[in-house]
Amino acid sequence: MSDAMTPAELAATPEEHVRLAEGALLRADDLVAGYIPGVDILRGCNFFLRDGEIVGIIGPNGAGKSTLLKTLFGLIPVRHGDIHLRGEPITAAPAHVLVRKGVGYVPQTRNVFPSMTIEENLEMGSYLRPKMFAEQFDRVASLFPLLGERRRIKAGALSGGERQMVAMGRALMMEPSVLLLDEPSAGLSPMFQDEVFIRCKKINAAGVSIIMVEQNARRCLQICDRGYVLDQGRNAYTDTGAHLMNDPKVVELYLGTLAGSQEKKRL
Ligand SMILES: Nc1ncnc2c1ncn2[C@@H]1O[C@H](COP(=O)(O)OP(=O)(O)OP(=O)(O)O)[C@@H](O)[C@H]1O
Repeated sequence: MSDAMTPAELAATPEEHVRLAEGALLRADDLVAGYIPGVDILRGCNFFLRDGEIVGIIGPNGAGKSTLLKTLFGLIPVRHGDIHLRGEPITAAPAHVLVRKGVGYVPQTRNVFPSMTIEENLEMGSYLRPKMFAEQFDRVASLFPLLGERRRIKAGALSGGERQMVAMGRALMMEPSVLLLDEPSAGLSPMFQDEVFIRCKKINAAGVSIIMVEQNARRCLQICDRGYVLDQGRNAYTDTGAHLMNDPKVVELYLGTLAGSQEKKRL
């Protein structure tokens, strides 16, 4: 370990990860995964989420952020490394098993059934516990009142921001303890982006730990307890959201232009 390392670089080392990840709700150690044989996208990635946290994952395009979420949710086979949920190995567990164990996942695209009503979309989310539908629907509608008010509207008729609420609502129907969100603010107007981040805080306050991949890095770090910067399938930096936002290296390499262009768009 070099003395010149910043605290955020140091925390991203495998040694520090092992020390800090002790007792985590969800942890991934030295993950290697990819889509095409022989091509690794995650190349020794470390990650952990403590109970009650919101953790953001940021980094350049193609860094492997979405791939990390998909791997945590059992959609991509792990080539090397381990994943544990509450200390239990889940490295090879498929998505439907993870849903039963309390993990919810909201993909970035094609995350609603457009020809189904809001209510039917949410019903799909409770297919493992159909008898609980009414109770769970009311609970989710208390977080997203619009879903209750417009329950008979087809999802295809909704705006992008409203669809995102349906997708999140569906993932919440199984009362997950961990929610994986892939770029929840992508493609939304600034107003709806803010709405998404506020909703995430509310969901978290209701007891759900959240992992969020985001292009809107600065806004993400504002609401996160901790963040990871991924680069080329590896951890580059990790720290609290506030520290990462003010780390000169992180700002220069990952937030400068991205944040500038996001802020210009908002004006
Ligand atoms: N289904 C797939 N098949 C093959 N390669 C893929 C697939 N999905 C993603 N990749 C490749 O994996 C790499 C990482 O993609 P990933 O979507 O994880 O990046 P990301 O950090 O989420 O970036 P972005 O912010 O652009 O979504 C990219 O090179 C991408 O082309």
